[in-house]
Amino acid sequence: MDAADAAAASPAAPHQPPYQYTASQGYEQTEEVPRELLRQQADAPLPVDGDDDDLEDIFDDDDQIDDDEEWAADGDLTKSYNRQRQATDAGAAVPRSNAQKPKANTFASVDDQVSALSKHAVKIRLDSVKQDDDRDKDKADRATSEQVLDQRTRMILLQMINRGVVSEVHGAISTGKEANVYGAVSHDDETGVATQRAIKVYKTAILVFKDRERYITGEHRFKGGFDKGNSRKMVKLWAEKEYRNLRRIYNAGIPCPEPLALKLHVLVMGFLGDRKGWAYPRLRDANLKGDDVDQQWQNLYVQLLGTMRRMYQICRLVHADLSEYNILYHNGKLYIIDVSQSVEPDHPRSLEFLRMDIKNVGDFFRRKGVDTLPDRAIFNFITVPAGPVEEPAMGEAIAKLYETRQAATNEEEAAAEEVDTEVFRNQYIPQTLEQVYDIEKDVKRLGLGEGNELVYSKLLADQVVAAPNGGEKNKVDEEESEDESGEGASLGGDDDESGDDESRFDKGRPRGRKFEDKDEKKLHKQAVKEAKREKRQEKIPKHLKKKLVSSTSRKTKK
Ligand SMILES: Nc1ncnc2c1ncn2[C@@H]1O[C@H](COP(=O)(O)OP(=O)(O)OP(=O)(O)O)[C@@H](O)[C@H]1O
Ligand SMILES: [Mg+2]
Repeated sequence: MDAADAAAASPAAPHQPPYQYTASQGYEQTEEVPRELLRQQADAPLPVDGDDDDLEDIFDDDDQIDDDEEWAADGDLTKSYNRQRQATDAGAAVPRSNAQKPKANTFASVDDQVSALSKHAVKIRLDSVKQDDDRDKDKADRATSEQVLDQRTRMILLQMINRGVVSEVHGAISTGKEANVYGAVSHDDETGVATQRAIKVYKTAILVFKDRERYITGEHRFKGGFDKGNSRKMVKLWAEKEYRNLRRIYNAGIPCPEPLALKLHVLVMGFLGDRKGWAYPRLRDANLKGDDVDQQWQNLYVQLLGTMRRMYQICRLVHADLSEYNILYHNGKLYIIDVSQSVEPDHPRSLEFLRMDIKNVGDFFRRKGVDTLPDRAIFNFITVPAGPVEEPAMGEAIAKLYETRQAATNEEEAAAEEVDTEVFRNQYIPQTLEQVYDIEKDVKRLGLGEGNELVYSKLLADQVVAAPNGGEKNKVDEEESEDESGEGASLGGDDDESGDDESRFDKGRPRGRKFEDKDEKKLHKQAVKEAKREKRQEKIPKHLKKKLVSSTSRKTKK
């Protein structure tokens, strides 16, 4: 063994990448592929049955949200297309025109594609973990053992590399119950400039997702519901939801990762961190510096309230898992992440989730010594349509809230405020107009001019009774629904199953006080019931629908 060999064999030897990156030419292998990776490549050929190693849907582009957007990682479709062409020329891809995909050919072509992609295997380098040790020691330790990729995920990543969405995949930034987030780098072909990316890979283990149902039930974008028995399909929906929600939030100008590409349960997004690949800290771990730290915390609090209002009013979203863990901090700015569970205001439990978000945020900032506003005041601030949705006006509106707030001058009043917050937190929030009407005493209170006492008073006054902006939806919302209808179907695919939606905020009809008269209310209720019954009769029974769908499905089952 000569000196060079000995040096290379040493565990302390500097790590040399086994390939070289040349601008405009991509990678060239300069070294033998490590044995570990070779083994993974050898594992690549497909097992026959539809277990977790079934790769067919990975090479099936038909079910993507939006082909163009999905792969236009750098906004450069030509590059991606050329790369794809190269792969195709090498005999890798199935001819796209062959919609029927005869069975035998499908297997052969998947095999071909797998082996064509395996040339990129060296660009998945999970050993290069970027984790801050003092941030979460436990997590860092787990990272190495838990970041192992399953075969399907590996294939998706290789495919993404092949298409130029990213150039290299690195180790996990975070490993969690539901998802791992990996660092990645994208090299610009022309300039050679490297841009950091983040890749969120959802785990397909079924148990983890058991409590996710509450976010989906009642979400019109998941009308088709989700199939609890099919975890793969579920995580795909989940990733898709995060992608769409991110897109809304990003388009509204709220700091968050830019959604870049999506394939099944793998989501590529902009990296929130420095150019070397160190992610920004979570708000929980933010280490504010300077002699005005208290003021900085106060400003962050106000900033976050504004963000929540913007999310609600412009993106039509309630985060639903907002806390110091799902916000990243950098340079005085808060970045919203982890939005797969976010719901629209018409979700039956959206206001409950919003109330929970408000509580979490308040609890955290109070621990930081911030003088926070009462939950009820924030709830109203976020949900009232009237008022500014832009800074600095939103900040000013919050300053007003502080000014007008009944200063708790003595202990008694402070205690009363606390009680009020407690009452608010436990108060029943009606989510549908029918629920509002069913509560006779609420109607009475309204009649007595005590409407302000109702937790949903602002919603009642501004959103339900008089539909905002004459019933029109706001801009981003419209864009979103356009793009959603442009994609053919809502998530879950069952577009026409709108019967159950009737009871939620119906923005089109004048409602509310108009029906305060008891008889009129009764008549109206009957009419609604009747209409629903009729609709139910027209509905194709679920089992028939399923049959219909599967018989017309393009996908050839094995
Ligand atoms: N775009 C990004 N840029 C940089 N870091 C990110 C990005 N997205 C996520 N992270 C890091 O990964 C961590 C986990 O991300 P996220 O909160 O989205 O996953 P999660 O759904 O909470 O996963 P789990 O619940 O399984 O822990 C974040 O706390 C953050 O540190
Ligand atoms: Mg999280």
